[in-house]
Amino acid sequence: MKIAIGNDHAAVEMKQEIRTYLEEKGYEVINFGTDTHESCNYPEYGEAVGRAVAEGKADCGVLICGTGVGISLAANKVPGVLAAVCSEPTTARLAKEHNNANIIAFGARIVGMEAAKSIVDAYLGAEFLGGRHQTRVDMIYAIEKK
Ligand SMILES: O=C[C@H](O)[C@H](O)[C@H](O)COP(=O)(O)O
Repeated sequence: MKIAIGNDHAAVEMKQEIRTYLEEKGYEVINFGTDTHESCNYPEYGEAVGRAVAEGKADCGVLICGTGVGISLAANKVPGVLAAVCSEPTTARLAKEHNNANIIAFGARIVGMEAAKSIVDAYLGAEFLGGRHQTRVDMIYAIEKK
C-alpha cells in the first residue's frame, strides 16, 4: 500500500516520525515535503498529496500542518479527494468507515505524537462500510460535477 504524506513547516518532526512509523509497518510512503523549518505555504503540499491520491499514485494520504485544517482544505479542492481532519482515533476510524476519506489530516500543534500514531492506525485499520454510506459519499462526489 502506498501512502502519500505532506506537511508544512509546523509539522516537520511529526511528519518525519509518522513517515518512519509507517515505513516500519511495511507501507510505502511517498514524501511530498516540506522537510525544512523554513516558513512555507500549506496549500502547495495539500494540493500535491491530493493530486497523488486522486490520480492513483498513492492509495491514500496523510497531511499534517499546524491544525490539519488549512492543508486539508487545500487537498479537498482537488476533485476526487475526501480529506478529513481528525484529532482522535474514533473520528479517524469513522472517516474511513462512513465517509471513505482518502486523506486523513491532523495538526502537529494540536495532537501529540502518540495521538498522531493512534489516529493513523485507526484510519489505516478501518474499512469503508458501503451501503447507506456509499449513497452519501456518491452525493458528495456529485457536488463536484454540478
Ligand atoms: O491551517 C493552517 C496551519 O495550521 C498552518 O500550519 C499555520 O497556519 C501556519 O502558521 P504560521 O505560519 O504562523 O506558522
